Amino acid sequence: MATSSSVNPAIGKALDKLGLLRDIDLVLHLPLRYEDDTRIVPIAEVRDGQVAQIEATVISNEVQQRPKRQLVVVVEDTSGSCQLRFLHFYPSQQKTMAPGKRLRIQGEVRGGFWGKQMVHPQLRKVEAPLPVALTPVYPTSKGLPQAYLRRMIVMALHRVRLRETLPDGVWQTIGPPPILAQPRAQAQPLWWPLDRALQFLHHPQPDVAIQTLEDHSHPAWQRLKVEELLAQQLSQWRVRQLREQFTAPVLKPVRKRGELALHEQLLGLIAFELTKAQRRVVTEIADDIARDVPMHRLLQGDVGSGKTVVAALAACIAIDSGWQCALMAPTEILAEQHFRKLSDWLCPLLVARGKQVAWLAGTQKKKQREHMLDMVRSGEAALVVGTHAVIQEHVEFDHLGLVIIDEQHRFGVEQRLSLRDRQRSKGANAQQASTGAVLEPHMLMMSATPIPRTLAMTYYADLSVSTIDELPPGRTPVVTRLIVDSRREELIERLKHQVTQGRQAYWVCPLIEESEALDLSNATATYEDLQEAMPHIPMGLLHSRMPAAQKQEVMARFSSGELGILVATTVIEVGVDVPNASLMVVEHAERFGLSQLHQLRGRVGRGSAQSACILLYSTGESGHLSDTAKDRLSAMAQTNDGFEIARRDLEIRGPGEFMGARQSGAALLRFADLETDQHLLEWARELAPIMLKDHPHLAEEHMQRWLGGRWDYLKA
Ligand SMILES: Nc1ncnc2c1ncn2[C@@H]1O[C@H](COP(=O)(O)OP(=O)(O)OP(=O)(O)O)[C@@H](O)[C@H]1O
Repeated sequence: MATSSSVNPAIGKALDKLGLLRDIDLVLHLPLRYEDDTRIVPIAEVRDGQVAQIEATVISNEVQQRPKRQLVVVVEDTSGSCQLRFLHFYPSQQKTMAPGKRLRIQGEVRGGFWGKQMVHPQLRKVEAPLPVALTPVYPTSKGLPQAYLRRMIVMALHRVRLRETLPDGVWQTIGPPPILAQPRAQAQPLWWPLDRALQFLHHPQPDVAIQTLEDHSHPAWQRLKVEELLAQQLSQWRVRQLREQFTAPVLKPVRKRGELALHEQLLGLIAFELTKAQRRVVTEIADDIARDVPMHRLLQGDVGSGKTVVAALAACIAIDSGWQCALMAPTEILAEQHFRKLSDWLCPLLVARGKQVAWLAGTQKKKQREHMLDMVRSGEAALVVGTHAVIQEHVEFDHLGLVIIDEQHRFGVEQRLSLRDRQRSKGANAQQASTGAVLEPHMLMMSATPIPRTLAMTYYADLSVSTIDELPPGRTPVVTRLIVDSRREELIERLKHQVTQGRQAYWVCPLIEESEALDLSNATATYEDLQEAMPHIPMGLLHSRMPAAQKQEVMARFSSGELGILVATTVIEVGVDVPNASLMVVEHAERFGLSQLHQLRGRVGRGSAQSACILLYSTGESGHLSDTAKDRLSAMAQTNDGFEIARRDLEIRGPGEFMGARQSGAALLRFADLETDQHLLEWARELAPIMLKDHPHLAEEHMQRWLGGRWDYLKA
């Protein structure tokens, strides 16, 4: 039933906004809390702040003018009296509440100077039978009155047919849901049939421990959470299955006799040995792309763990198999850095095979861009590195086999999807012509923001994950210090000393222009101040509004060691790699997010020198830090481990914010909580693929029930 079509426009709008389009949506719209109208409470027993229902007789009824025109009614039962106040009222209400009338009254009771009082209580007929269940209070929206919504839900509950979608006998296969392993807190069955659980949650019996409903620990709630998590896992697995129906090019180098494969040549060229973790993830990727099923893999590794060389090796395998590879980064600085590094490594090897590395960025000169585009089109460019420019409409690949996206979470779900769809058709071109098959390129996404396991399971269930959980040898952990801004001068003196000894430092500021409202230091002013304080130290300034060429020049001078200090905004946050830089000062550290601070800190400690990160914080006018700022800064001081940081970040911010608005799928879980319901999530994760394989109709029905119109979100 399209509920919103038969109701007035304001209500229809509110229903749309709440996503209540079908009967089942209404049935799955569960109460926030409950009111107990099942009993009458004597006035004397009502506590301050309690929402209670009383039955009393009107003693007096008068319109007072002070402090504002209002109707004041005094009622009384055998235990005490209570005053009712109405700031807006109709003359008819005065009649309803004429002295001597007996009323049933419900509202929040406050104890004031004049004794007990209710403002705008609800009035009911005394003859009406008392409800037998608690009264639900639903989340609602402007234009949709609570009472109306309640009625709609009651009707929907009547109409809807709630068939169980969990396959019979499933417990024999994967074991019972972990709800059953919990201690039995009450004399209730632990596993509830779905329809009973829903009926109960809308209209629970008054003898229930209300706390277990409000904290969602009641078995009926647990049942609902299992259902929700299962729907989410099913949809993720389905996306994976759909993807696996596409065919991808088999990327497996054919080694000629006596010749090393390209990736082997690269390994011989780089100055270091791969870590065990790097070797493992390279194998995982190589195994994946050697299949004709499109890879969809997330490569995660802490800052500085050495993801770039892994990407380069994957690119080598693709190129060696006769396919092009594209690598995209979210900022020009990062893309440029990848371009330089990959060109250094690969150009000498590629030139011998008549191939090139191409560069594509928005700020490129037209002539250079045309030249690059030609190389990409003709296939001469075996590797294409760049920013978003790589996915522009006019970029035509000859035979794209592998797409690598760095810092994929910065691109956002929609962009990532459109990118893949576009690549899907692009990658198809060449091969389609010869074989008739639609080929989709393999995708490797890299991230230096490790995703905690629960989140990865929930939001990336359709991704395979490779983790570099080891740093290259010889790194000394970065020492982190928190220093209050009033000790700035002292810090500058120490910095001056260190830089004179040959060390290099970053000084990071939050904004580039003076903002009166926020009173943040700006990079330009800080640059000038620091220059004044340390006139003999060569210094550079880097911010996002500088022309690209200038940015590149400053970065190059810092990389070569010519500049001692680089004052920058967060443009250096991801991926910047200058191993000699060993000092990092973050100004107004209290304003940065935890992951961002960890990323910034990751810019140092990339060489063998002992590195330090100074988090300079300011307590502002209040003289103290907010609790969350305190939590973030102390987490930074306590650990260098990116996974632990990610876990704390999740704890401080909650999953929605952690993933950011860009990960719109985050809004999908309404009832389950990733922290407390991890055991249920794991069960659902195990069940989902079995259900899709053995009970596809039930799986479909289950997803329809839960996701309905929101299915679009999941086409990740
Ligand atoms: N196995 C290794 N042994 C020694 N040094 C390595 C090794 N792997 C990578 N490196 C070096 O470590 C530094 C960091 O590597 P890389 O830039 O690839 O890290 P990353 O994982 O991309 O980090 P970030 O996310 O911070 O950019 C580079 O200078 C790289 O050359």
